[in-house]
Amino acid sequence: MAAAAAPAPAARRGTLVCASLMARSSREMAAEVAAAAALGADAAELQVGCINGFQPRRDLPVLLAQPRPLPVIVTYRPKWEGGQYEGEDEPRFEVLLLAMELGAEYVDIELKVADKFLNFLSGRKPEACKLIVSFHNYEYTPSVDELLSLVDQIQATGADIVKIATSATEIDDVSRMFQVLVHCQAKQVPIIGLVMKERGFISQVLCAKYGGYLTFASLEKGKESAPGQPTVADLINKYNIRQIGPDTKVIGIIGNPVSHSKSLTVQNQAFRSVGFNGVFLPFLSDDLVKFLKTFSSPEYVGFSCTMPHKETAVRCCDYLDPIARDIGAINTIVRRPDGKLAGYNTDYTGAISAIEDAIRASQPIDPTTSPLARRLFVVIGAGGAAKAVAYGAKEKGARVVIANRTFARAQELARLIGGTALTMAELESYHPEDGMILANATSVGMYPNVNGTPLSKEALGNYSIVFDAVFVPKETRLLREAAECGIKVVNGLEMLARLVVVQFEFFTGGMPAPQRLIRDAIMTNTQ
Ligand SMILES: O=C1C[C@@](O)(C(=O)O)C[C@@H](O)[C@@H]1O
Repeated sequence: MAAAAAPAPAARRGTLVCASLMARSSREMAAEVAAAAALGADAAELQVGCINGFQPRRDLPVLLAQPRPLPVIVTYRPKWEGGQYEGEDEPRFEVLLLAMELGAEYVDIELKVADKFLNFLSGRKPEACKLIVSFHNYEYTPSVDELLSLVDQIQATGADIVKIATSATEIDDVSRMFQVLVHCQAKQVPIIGLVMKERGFISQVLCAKYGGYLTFASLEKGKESAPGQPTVADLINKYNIRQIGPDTKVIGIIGNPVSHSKSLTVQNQAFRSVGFNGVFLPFLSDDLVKFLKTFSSPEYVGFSCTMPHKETAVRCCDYLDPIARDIGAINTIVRRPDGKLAGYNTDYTGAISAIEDAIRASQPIDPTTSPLARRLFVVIGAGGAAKAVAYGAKEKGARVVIANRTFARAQELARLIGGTALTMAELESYHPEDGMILANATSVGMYPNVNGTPLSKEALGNYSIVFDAVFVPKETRLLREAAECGIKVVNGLEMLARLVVVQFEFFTGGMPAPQRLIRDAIMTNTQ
């Protein structure tokens, strides 16, 4: 078979974004290559084993017809390495050889049979085609030593590009892959080093910082070829992967869950708008202490903490803002130039200023005193967010009342801040005076349990302002029912917009936040 004129592989411009395609027919897959190109991908991986009734001599010419929108990797994965192909090696090798002859820019072969494949080829590999020799571990990520030994074994086969894809059982596993990427970069070994599964997600983005040759992405949500894979659009538009390089600072939100966080879109957009060389990532972690120990290098400059870490985070910091210390919960950690960690609470400022602004907007008030001064301020909840809101209100001179499902926790928080405690049953008929403010600082009413509400509609009539820290959905049942009673409501997005502005300034070392952009993005983005 005559070799088709193969286009040169894409000129290297940082880590390549490769759409991994698993369409059921060659026509559909060819259309997906065009779609990936339109989204801005640099390459496409054709998983030909996914094509129903795959016939190499019929399907490969369709897939590899010139002109092609993108350089391609042809992968024909056997079942024993997580793929679809069940037959003998030889027919599979024939397919890969045909792909090379038809001008595929890359062909992928598994380490286990790489020597056998090269024997089979016996010099027939066209010069322009690069051989990726791959190793997959679908269960865990081995030690750094084991990974480096795999790199050596793969290199020894004569591979043009080393590929190692492992699996994360915890986010900390990814740091071992980063060490391997750094090692390979120093030795100028082209490597694709990725950690699959949700907890490995950051590897798919940060490989660009550590010099990975290529990262895989799906064409759209639901079409992932490996668990935890981002979409092409998210890598390029949300995480700004084209801007990520060795000097890029890493910031992110630590918690579980984190993928819902609006900060992911908003902070990255804000960073880009002011030219800050940083990326904001989801750090899905159940163990904050371990996470901070693992990702302790100076370029990891800041962290937003969310559930369940806001209280543990206090113990992880070398320095605490005095109000954050009183609250006993923080949501922001900044790594100082000396490496020490400083903790702050921007929930408190976000929530309180959102409520103050709403009161100020509806009635003329002396600007020198807080509109919360002397008001009766009822907080529902006794966790980290509740502590922040309660301390904030107290600091502004409000008389604070805490109500919580577990009454003992309400009493504890009330004692701490110098307020009073109520049971939830007492709260239903609590109306010592008019003009009270209600703040929900529990997760009741949060998606997906949107029918939940912390207080009955009948009891809401006792308040003049109702605030909900929940922001998914924007209008919780609590706020909807309060509005139906004609009460002024303040939603959690108002708090979020304010706290994200403050976090931005911490993370960027004091750059003025693009407030309008942050506000608009928070109010309009669904994610
Ligand atoms: O409550 C929030 C919102 C948040 O969890 C987010 O999703 O951006 C980030 C936290 O730091 C903050 O306290």
